[in-house]
Amino acid sequence: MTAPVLAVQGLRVGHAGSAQPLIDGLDLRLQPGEIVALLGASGCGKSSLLRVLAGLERPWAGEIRYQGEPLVRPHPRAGLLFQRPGLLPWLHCAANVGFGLGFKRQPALTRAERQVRVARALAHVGLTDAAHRFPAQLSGGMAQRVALARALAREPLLLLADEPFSALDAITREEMQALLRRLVHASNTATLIVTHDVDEALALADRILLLGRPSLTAPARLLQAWGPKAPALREPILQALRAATPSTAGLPATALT
Ligand SMILES: Nc1ncnc2c1ncn2[C@@H]1O[C@H](COP(=O)(O)OP(=O)(O)OP(=O)(O)O)[C@@H](O)[C@H]1O
Repeated sequence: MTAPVLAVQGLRVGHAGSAQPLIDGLDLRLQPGEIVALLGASGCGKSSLLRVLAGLERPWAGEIRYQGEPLVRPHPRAGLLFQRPGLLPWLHCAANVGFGLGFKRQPALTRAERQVRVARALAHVGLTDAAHRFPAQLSGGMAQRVALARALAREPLLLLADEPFSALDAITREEMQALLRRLVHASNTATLIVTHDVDEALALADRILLLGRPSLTAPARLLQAWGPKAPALREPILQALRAATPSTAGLPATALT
């Protein structure tokens, strides 16, 4: 078996000012080219976990290693993808994709190498012809493809995606799922994708993990894992997700109508 791209052990994640961690005792390994979907009830700490794995925030305890090396700051070869594309409106698509490639701590690239990376990434997402369009001239799906190109232009070892397609219409979402799966498998990029959507997890992932709290007062941990994916898993996964979702019985009636 190859060495994991990401190895997480005994991870504890929480926010300043909280007495209790959100997540505790998390162990996780991602192999090159593997797509892992992380499902979990709203508020159980999925986005907080992703920020910690990206090196944007420090864990309370535990160890995160990228290719065996401890993570101490945002890793230059970690790509990030969020629900909102986060493009800079004053830069055209090519400049958005290339943004940051020349920053300190990025692998040293000449200007020509950066241009090749940008052109290749735009071609991979089918946006060569839109290279000089500005974000305001793009549809939501195109903007998210630019964000994907920006992440892939870094040739990431690990792609961390937080509900990247949840704001897109159903057809565009399906196209983006297929595109992401094709590109990360072709580039052997390990991918961790946070999603609420069991169908998305089934469409995309090689392995599906359920994060949740074992009881209402306990921090979240990995409750269950499935893999390899199969359509027959939909019902068992939905049941496990429902069981890990705190009851809505306490919500005011208006919120339920
Ligand atoms: N910067 C922060 N400081 C303090 N608390 C935070 C911060 N960010 C998130 N939280 C809290 O941490 C908890 C988990 O939030 P997080 O967004 O990680 O959960 P999630 O599982 O991704 O939720 P959702 O699926 O609804 O997006 C929430 O109660 C949230 O209010």
